[in-house]
Amino acid sequence: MAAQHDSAREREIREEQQHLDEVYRRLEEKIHEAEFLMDDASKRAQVGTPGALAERDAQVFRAGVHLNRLNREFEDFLFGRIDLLPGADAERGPDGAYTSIEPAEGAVRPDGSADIAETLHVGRMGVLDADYTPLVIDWRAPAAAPFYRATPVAPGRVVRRRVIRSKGRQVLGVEDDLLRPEVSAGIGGRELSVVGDGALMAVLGRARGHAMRDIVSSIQAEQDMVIRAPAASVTEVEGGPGTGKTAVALHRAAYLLYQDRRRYAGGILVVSPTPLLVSYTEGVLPSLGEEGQVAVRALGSLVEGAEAETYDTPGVARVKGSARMAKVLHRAARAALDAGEVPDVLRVVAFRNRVELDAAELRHVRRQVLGGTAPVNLMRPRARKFLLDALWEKSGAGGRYTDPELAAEAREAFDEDISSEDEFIAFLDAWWPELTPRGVLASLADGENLARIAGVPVRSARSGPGRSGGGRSGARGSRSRGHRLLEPGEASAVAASLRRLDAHGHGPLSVHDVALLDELRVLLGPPPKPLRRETEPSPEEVLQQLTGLDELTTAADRDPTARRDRAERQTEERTDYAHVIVDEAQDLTPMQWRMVGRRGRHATWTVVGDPAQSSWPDTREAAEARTEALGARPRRRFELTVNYRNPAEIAELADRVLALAMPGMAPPKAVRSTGLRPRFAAVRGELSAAVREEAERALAEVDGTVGVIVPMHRRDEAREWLAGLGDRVVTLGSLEAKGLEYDATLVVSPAGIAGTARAEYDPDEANDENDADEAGGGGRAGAGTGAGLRVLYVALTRATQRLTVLSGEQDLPDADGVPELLRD
Ligand SMILES: Nc1ncnc2c1ncn2[C@@H]1O[C@H](COP(=O)(O)OP(=O)(O)OP(=O)(O)O)[C@@H](O)[C@H]1O
Repeated sequence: MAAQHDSAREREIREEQQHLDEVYRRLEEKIHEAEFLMDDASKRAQVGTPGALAERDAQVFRAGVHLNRLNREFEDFLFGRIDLLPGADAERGPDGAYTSIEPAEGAVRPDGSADIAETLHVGRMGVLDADYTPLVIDWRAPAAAPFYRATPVAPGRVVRRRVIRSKGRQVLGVEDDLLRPEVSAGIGGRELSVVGDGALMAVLGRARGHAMRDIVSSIQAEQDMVIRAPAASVTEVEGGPGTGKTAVALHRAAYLLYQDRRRYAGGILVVSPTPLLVSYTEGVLPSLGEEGQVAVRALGSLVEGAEAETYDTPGVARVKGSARMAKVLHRAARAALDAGEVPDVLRVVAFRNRVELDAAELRHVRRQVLGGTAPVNLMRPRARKFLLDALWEKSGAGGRYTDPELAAEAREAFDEDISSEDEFIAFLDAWWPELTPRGVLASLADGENLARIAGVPVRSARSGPGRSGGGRSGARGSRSRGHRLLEPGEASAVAASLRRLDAHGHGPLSVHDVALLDELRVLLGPPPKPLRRETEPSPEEVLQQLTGLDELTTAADRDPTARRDRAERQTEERTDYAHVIVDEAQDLTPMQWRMVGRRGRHATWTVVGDPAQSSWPDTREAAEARTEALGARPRRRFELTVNYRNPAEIAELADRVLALAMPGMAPPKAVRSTGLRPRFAAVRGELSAAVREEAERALAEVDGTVGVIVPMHRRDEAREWLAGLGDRVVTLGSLEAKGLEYDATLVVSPAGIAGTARAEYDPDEANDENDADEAGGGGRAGAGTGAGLRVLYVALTRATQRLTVLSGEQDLPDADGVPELLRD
């Protein structure tokens, strides 16, 4: 029997090999055609109308792109096949396949027999034969949809679905699903044979590497519904861990490009929570043939010229992420005008008389200017105008003219006179300085300044040992600006965190700082062109006129800080994507939603997430910010319900934590079982030795990767404990594990992980990460807050095969090593 089965398998593999050979023969022909076209087009003489030349260039470009795709040797170029009953009508679509989804009446005869009318091969791109019969259908084409959607309950025309595994040009195996087991169908005079144990299980059982693979050969029906959903307004997708949300989001980007390349080319943004998840997933789109058309960016890399490279303590993160910061920054952008050495008197000579504005008058003018709504840097012309108004008034010159025309002329002369005075220009530069987002952010490192801006009475704020406000901050006394936005402890903790930056705002940024910079970018607007440029050409312009060269460097340009500032100002980044995909959407803070929202004002959206994995404590506030970012667009919701990552044995353990974190929430259903229960171990002796020993054990048990997940503040030391174990082991802080997966995971101290996250958002514990550790020792009742348990839920759902839980004393393990939090 087995031999018979094997020979059927070999025969089927041989058959698919013949087809693949034909596909490659055809691909080679296409490559030659494309090469010929390129050659021919570029040889043509440089003559003709501009239109004809542009058309020729476009032809070379198109042929080049095509050639690139063809030349790439895809693994699994061809991965699927469906054998179909005759369709209800005989219409063919543009890909050459019949369009009918339902079988023709009588396609299955009363005795259950039927004929296969059409066989379609599905692959990474469509390939037509010389006579336009499809050799391969692009996986995104409508004709390929039944490959993904057909189920035994609703098989449509599909009798057999086959997944083909190949490498390069060689077919390695086939796995079949029979979708109409009741039908005995024949093809080429032979009965349809069925080989393999089901494609999905074969794929899911494979060891994981450090990069995510595409799932193009095994997309499941509920996932396919999301991938092919029309890109109208907002598509929201929720699903538990391992349900394929990330995979689906990336395949959707490829699908949208295929559907409407003109609309989406270069205009799809995929936002991921961490750089780790970006590097884990960045191979997927190229493997789908979509390289360079989609920007996949981490939240900390969304703003040009700013890159998150450090972490905030949990309490600081909570404050920086909260919507209150938008108001704090609004005030800060204005207050920053006073941050440097600001002149408090303006003296000019007008019509041979000295005119002066004193400190009180200048304050009054500034208040008037700031009554506008424009970004602060763009208010400079308004500031200039209001100063001139005040000077004109003060000079009393207006009273001398009764004729309005004469008065207007005199006023014009007055304005011209003063505007060209060097003193006036220098005053304006100092009184309304050009502000940069980084500079304003850095001004908040001054605890007193931040406290004043945030409405905290200065005397109650702990200003700490940091930078003093500079300028005249002392003289401004303890008057606060408006109602209280931050608590004293919050203001001092945020200020302390910003002392990582120098006075220009350069230095290590956290992911939350990046969202603040983006907010400031909008509040400040681009700096206006300097006044002088209106009359004199700049040195660059002079040089360009003289030499035709574009660049001139001055000493100031060569100063690295000034150069960075310039780069920051000049970078015109893209903020108008056609489609925005947000992964792990449950974790965006309100400030991050504002940042992401700005990049998709006119976009359609796909938002995927899982509330049960949110590490943000104030879910209501984040939901409001999300609603604001997405606007009033209609929403379409999808749910993914099957867990493809975790075996049932691991999912069952994680579900216990889900029940504590989100009572009543239904977990996704694990699709496979390995028979391997999670292992529990308790630390006896040194934690470092125990972690290393368990990691070594996991390494011996699986072929692929091992993820060691520790409470956030233990990350650096844990890396040292595990040094030298090779690159199959990855050490992660609990908040970094989001979205990732490993063949085996070692979760160190569940209570520590749950407690870290709990303290993380407790402002009173904001200043000391180690407090967070202690907070984890409270056992079940103590660690029962939502955010912490949700972070633990994430940690427990990363394994594809094996899970070990290592408990310390604070986890209160029982005799079997099961920590209190995970007991039944
Ligand atoms: N249809 C499928 N065929 C094969 N593998 C799949 C399929 N769907 C999902 N997977 C695999 O399951 C794993 C989990 O997928 P993914 O990371 O996209 O899930 P997720 O919902 O984003 O999870 P989480 O919320 O935990 O981050 C991945 O290894 C993915 O390749």
